[in-house]
Amino acid sequence: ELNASAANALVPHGPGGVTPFLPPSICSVLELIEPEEVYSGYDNTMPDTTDHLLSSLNRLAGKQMVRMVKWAKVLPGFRGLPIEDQITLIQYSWMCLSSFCLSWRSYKHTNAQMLYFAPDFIFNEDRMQQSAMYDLCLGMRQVSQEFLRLQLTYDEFLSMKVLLLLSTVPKEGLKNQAAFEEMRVNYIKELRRSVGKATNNSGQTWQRFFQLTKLLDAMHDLVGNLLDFCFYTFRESQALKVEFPEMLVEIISDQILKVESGLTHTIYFHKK
Ligand SMILES: Cc1noc(COc2cccc(F)c2F)c1-c1ccc(CNS(=O)(=O)C2(C)CC2)cc1
Repeated sequence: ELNASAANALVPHGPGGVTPFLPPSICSVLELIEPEEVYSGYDNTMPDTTDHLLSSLNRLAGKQMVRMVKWAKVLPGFRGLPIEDQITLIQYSWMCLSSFCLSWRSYKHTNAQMLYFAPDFIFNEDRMQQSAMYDLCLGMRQVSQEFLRLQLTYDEFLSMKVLLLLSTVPKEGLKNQAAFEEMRVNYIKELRRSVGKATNNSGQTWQRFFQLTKLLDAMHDLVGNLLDFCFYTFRESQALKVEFPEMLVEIISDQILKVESGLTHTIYFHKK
C-alpha cells in the first residue's frame, strides 16, 4: 500500500505525469534473499546406518548454516543490530530456522508426506526409523502437515521465519534491546500484511494470524526436543561415530552452555 513517505517519493517524469517510485516491499526483499536449496551429497551407495544418516544430516546442516548467516546479514533491519546480538540471535535460533525450512520444503516437495532435507536426501518412514529420532521426525512432519492444512503461502512462511530468528533471546536481554524490539514489531506487521493478502483482508485475517502465531509457538516445543537430542549426540559423537562439521561444533559448543544454564528466553505469542 502507498504510505505517506512512499507518496512523497513520487518522481515527476514529464509534464503532469508522475511515476511512483516505490521502495521494494519487505516481502519482495525476503523472496530475493531466500537461499537456494542445498544438496547434501548423500552417498546412497552406503547403507542407511544411523551414524551415516546423522553424519550426513550434520554435513548438510553445516552447509545450510553458511547460507543462513549470509541470509541474516542481508535481512532488512538485522544489520542495524550490534554484531554481538546478531551472533546471539543466530546461535539461539539456528535449529528452529533449519527445522522451519525443512517443514516448508517437505510441504512444497512431498505434500508433507516425507522429510525433504535436500533434493538428494529425503527421509521416508524407513529412514526416519533408522535415524534413531523417529518421534522427532514425526513431530517435524506434523508441522509440515499443518502448513498443508493451512495452505501456508510463501510470504507468510518468509515473515514467520524472520520472527523465529527473533524469538529466542538472552534472559538478561540483548545489547540493543530497543533496536531488536523495533525489528520484531516490524516483522509482526509484515506477517499481518502477508496474512491479509492470503485472506483477501476478509474477516478470516485475525483468525489466521492467531493460527500462524500458534504454529510459531509450537515450533519451539519441538525444537527444544531436537536440541536435547542434538546436545546428547554432540557429547557422545565419538562413541556414536557421528561426525559434526566445524561450523556446527562452534555453534553447538557455545549454545550448550547457555541453554543448559537457563540463560536463554523464548518469546511466545500465546500463554501456555
Ligand atoms: C539439515 C537439516 N534440515 O533440517 C534440520 C533440522 O530439522 C531436523 C533435523 C533432524 C531431524 C529432524 F526430525 C529434524 F526436523 C537439519 C539439521 C540436521 C542436523 C542438525 C544437527 N545435528 S543433530 O545432532 O541435531 C542430528 C539431527 C544429527 C542428530 C541440525 C539440523
